[in-house]
Amino acid sequence: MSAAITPAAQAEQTRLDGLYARVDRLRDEAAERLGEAGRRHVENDQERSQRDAETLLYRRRIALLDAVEEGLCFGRLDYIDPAEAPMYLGRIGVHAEGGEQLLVDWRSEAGRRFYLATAASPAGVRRRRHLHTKGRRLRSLNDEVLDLDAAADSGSSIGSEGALMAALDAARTGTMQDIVATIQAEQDRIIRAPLEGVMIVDGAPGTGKTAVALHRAAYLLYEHRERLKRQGVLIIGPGKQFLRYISEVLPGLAETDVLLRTPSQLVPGIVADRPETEAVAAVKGRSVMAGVVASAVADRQVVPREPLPVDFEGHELWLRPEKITAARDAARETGLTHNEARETFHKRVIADLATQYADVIGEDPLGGENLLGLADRAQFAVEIASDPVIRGQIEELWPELTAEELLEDLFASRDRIASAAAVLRKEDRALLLRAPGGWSEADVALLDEAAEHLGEVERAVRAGGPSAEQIAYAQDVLTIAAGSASFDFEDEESELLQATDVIDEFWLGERQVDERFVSVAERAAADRRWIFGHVIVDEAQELSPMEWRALLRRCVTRSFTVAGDLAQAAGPAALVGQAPASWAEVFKGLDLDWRVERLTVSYRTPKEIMNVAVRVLDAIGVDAPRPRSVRESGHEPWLWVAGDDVDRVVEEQVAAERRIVGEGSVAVVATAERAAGLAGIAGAAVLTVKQAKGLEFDSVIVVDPDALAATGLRNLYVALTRATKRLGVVAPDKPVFPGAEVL
Ligand SMILES: Nc1ncnc2c1ncn2[C@@H]1O[C@H](COP(=O)(O)OP(=O)(O)OP(=O)(O)O)[C@@H](O)[C@H]1O
Repeated sequence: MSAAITPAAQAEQTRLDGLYARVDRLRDEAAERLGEAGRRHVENDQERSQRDAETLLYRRRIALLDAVEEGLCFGRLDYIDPAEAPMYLGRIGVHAEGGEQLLVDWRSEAGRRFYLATAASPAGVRRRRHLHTKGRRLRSLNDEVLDLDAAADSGSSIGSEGALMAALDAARTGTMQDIVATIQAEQDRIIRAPLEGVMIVDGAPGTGKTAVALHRAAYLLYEHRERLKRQGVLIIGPGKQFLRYISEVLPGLAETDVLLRTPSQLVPGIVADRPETEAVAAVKGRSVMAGVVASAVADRQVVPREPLPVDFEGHELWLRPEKITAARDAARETGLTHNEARETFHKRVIADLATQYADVIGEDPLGGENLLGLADRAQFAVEIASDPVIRGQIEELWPELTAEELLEDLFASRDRIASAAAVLRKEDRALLLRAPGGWSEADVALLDEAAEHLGEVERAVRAGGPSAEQIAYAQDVLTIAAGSASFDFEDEESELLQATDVIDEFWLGERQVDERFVSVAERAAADRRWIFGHVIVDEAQELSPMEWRALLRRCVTRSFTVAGDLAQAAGPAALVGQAPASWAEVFKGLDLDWRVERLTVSYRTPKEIMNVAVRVLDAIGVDAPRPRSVRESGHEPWLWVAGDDVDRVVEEQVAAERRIVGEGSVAVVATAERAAGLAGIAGAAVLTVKQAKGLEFDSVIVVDPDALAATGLRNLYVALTRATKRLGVVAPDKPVFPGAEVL
């Protein structure tokens, strides 16, 4: 239907014009206020933060209105009860100046009716109308009549999946599109599920797990605004390419308090670009590594076998093993992290040295009691503590350590590995050994684990940043509270409260209400210990147990949406034959309750392609139902046996596919070796399975499927399910993988 010519379309265009005029007005008002705030003279800090907060508010408002410009309004509901006015649905809610609601936000409870009404259960809805717009112009209308009587009267058909089919058939642009206009009922239920708890969204390729997870982020930020806008939402995806692919969706959904990260970006300041074999990564990802890291830390709390001499003011004092052991036990018993407890250790050791020194120089030549008192010993302790050589000697026994230092030392030393990783088999320990220099992806969760044991490093705190301010503040408070107490000799149990203890108690709360002129996402990105209000994990089957531990730390309330498909696991564990067969296995040992929601309909993969893919799925043998394709593409997958000419045939076929899909996207998926040889082919993205994960293209050429299958049937399954329309296979010989028989 050409929208411009029917009276209905004309009426909708007029309505749209009115909506855009209102949005323009709101944008102008925000811009005016932003200008005013910027020009306002401020006298003090309070006025400055007030002005910054207003500036942030208006900037965000303008950004939001810009983001929803395209497809502002996409639906309309008409009700059976004629007294009920039609409802227009859009990306945001918009009110007229007088307060009348012009547009209902898709995430609101009222908006939900748009997605749930069906012909079988119309819930008072007579007609659902989809409005397709380009810019501010209406392009077409698509009506679904849900009320049987009305349909009979008007001669219209009941229901219609026209809007959904149009969305699914549209060419893929390389970034993900939102699905607000066509969310299906089973998806809506997941999107709007309660915030609490761990919900696994399980489903085959193309069932909309990613789409649903992203819309859930937008919904939760809308529904639980107060909490989540302060704490933010973390979204974890498998790779940078994938994050780029989905990054466009969220601003489109009008949300910005979201941090998108790969698991290897979880620790600020660490760039994980060191290559590593899958076998090494698989060992590093195993849950036993938590114990290895803990042991590595304990190994750095050293008791010398023999007394070690210490020179102070020309006198020989001793670092005595039994006293060092007592100091180490006392420090460990504080329950503090290694770096925090270090002060206790140092104090105890210094106290012992001061006592030895006092014993020597305070000795009564007449054989009476030592002539020196507590105050003298305290003074000696201060002097000994300021002796850099002695401090260095004590530091050797309990050094201040960063996570990087700990792991770099560990992995560079066969002896350290042997001690800390005694639980590993010899050949696995051998895999950990390496020269210093850079970090791999699997190292990141280990660094995070290590940082938890080690705690903050004073050196880093001194280097500045917001946490330094907070610590300095707490330190002041505590200094006042603790008076002049310094070293305690008599009472072995007494402990000075450390500023950092208290910070743990109040810090999280304090720093998260601290409204600065940076977004929640920016602050969270810079802070390893940021606690998010909700975490969404996509392609969750790829995460190692160590990565799960790192993620669970980031949301103490355990509010998670976990989207994944075990049949697609292609991470290091899968590649060495250790892919988990069930979610129970994934979460083993993590003390976690979860529930599973299944998506069963594949919106991406057409029937013709699914016919091949399900045979691979059957051979993989995970416990998952076969997905059902929602549509046919009309294109049977093709096979080209190319002998030695694989590269040339691929190049020619890319060119052919390019011509067929026109504006659409073409990808070649191959093993890493083949992909390297094919890189640079014009007209297609050449990807490994890892890179193609979660992405989709109009046309996909899978190269040498048997070689992919040899790296794991799951890899082949991922490759075969990336196409929305056309699938081609180029192989050196007639392929034999399960499913090849129907090509
Ligand atoms: N309700 C819907 N309306 C329109 N398009 C939809 C709908 N649900 C899913 N899609 C589309 O189907 C395609 C597949 O969705 P998505 O990438 O979220 O699937 P997935 O389950 O995450 O797949 P994979 O397991 O391969 O990562 C996307 O193009 C998405 O936009």
